[in-house]
Amino acid sequence: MTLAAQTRPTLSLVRLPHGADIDLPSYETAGAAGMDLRAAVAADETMVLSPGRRALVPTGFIFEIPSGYEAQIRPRSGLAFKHGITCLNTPGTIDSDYRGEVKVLLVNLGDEDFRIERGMRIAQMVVAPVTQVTLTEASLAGQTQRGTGGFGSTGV
Ligand SMILES: O=c1ccn([C@H]2C[C@H](O)[C@@H](COP(=O)(O)OP(=O)(O)OP(=O)(O)O)O2)c(=O)[nH]1
Ligand SMILES: [Mg+2]
Repeated sequence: MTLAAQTRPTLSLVRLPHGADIDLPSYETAGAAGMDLRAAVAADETMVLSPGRRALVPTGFIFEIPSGYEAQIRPRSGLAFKHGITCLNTPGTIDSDYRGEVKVLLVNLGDEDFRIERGMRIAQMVVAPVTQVTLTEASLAGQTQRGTGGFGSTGV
């Protein structure tokens, strides 16, 4: 079901000169969680990512994330499955007070060169609510059944 337009927060964005003819980020289906982001690399300067290499790929946009929200930059599963292309810092965090261009840190974990062409959908951006907390220091942590067990303590 499509989220009614009036229930959606508004996300304002600024298009940078090198993003001039880049399509706006888009939800590709009615229920998509993320908007696909496109590569704003120069048309005559195709970026080639060799196996094991990483690159910061421009999107051509500054997003003004509303206060109380963040944006997460996540890989596209198709690129990961077919080519081994993923986001090195996934999920990338876009802070609500960031006013620079959103960039995507791609890494090639595949075994072939990958060409990043202008307008290619390279990652997706999920806008999500954020909770900031106030810290309070205590001398003991409250008791629980789990206690200090972790990292497989409950078995397989
Ligand atoms: O994939 C990403 C991750 C981050 N950023 C931008 C937006 C974010 O608000 C800022 C800082 O990101 P982060 O806090 O993850 O990086 P840092 O290494 O802690 O840098 P800083 O000291 O600037 O916070 O960089 C991107 O454009 N793409
Ligand atoms: Mg930081």
